Amino acid sequence: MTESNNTTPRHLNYRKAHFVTSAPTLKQCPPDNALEVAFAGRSNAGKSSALNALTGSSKLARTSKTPGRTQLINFFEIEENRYLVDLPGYGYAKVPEAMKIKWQKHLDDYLTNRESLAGVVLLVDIRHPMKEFDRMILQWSIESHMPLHILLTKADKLKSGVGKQALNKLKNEVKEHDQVTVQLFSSLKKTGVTELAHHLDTWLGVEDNELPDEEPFDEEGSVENHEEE
Ligand SMILES: Nc1nc2c(ncn2[C@@H]2O[C@H](COP(=O)(O)OP(=O)(O)OP(=O)(O)O)[C@@H](O)[C@H]2O)c(=O)[nH]1
Ligand SMILES: [Mg+2]
Repeated sequence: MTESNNTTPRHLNYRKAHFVTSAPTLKQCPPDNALEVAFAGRSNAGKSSALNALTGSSKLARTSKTPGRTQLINFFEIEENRYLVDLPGYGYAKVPEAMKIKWQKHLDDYLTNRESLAGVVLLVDIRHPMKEFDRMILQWSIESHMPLHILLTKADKLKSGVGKQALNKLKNEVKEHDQVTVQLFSSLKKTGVTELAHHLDTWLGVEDNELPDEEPFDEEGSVENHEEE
């Protein structure tokens, strides 16, 4: 048994995560009085795969070889008032410009205004670290003091020494910012899953009295079904 107190977060059972809803905009997200961690990153960075690796389910979040698969904000409930959120990928070249601008707006809206957001996991392909949008998220985290945990994903694609070099380089770059952390990750090899779970526990495994106050919820906002393949 784990005890929860202010210094030791309890462990959440990420295997219990199940899909709850998909929201196209912030207004249609579930009530804003819980704690949630959002997975952000460029299209194809491996967000959905990482959620599946964490939860031990190959089907929880839809993954695809076609970038741009996740176009809605998908909510997965781990337990009451604790959520994981799969955000739409950004930067997919083949998406029409107007749609990109629309997604970006919804994403900005969610990141800026969501009270329930306890932290962001930023997924970056280890072979193409820190492109423009990744840097925007990093900068936003620094300015807003939002905790950010960066996963260098697809670490299996590089030799271990090269992967560690990439890790150390990024760690060095963010070392002055206490709320920014970095780790290696591979959904394929399940590398870094436990480290990620422990990190999420520090954000989500806190007392219920740290939940945000309930915000008025737009009951009109209809919620779409989990997007289909
Ligand atoms: N080798 C390897 N491939 C991976 C890994 N993680 C994801 N992939 C592959 O990368 C592709 C994209 O993965 P997704 O998890 O769908 O990526 P995403 O970030 O959710 O993409 P969008 O929903 O388009 O934003 C898929 O073909 C995955 O199989 C990994 O750790 N190692
Ligand atoms: Mg996805």
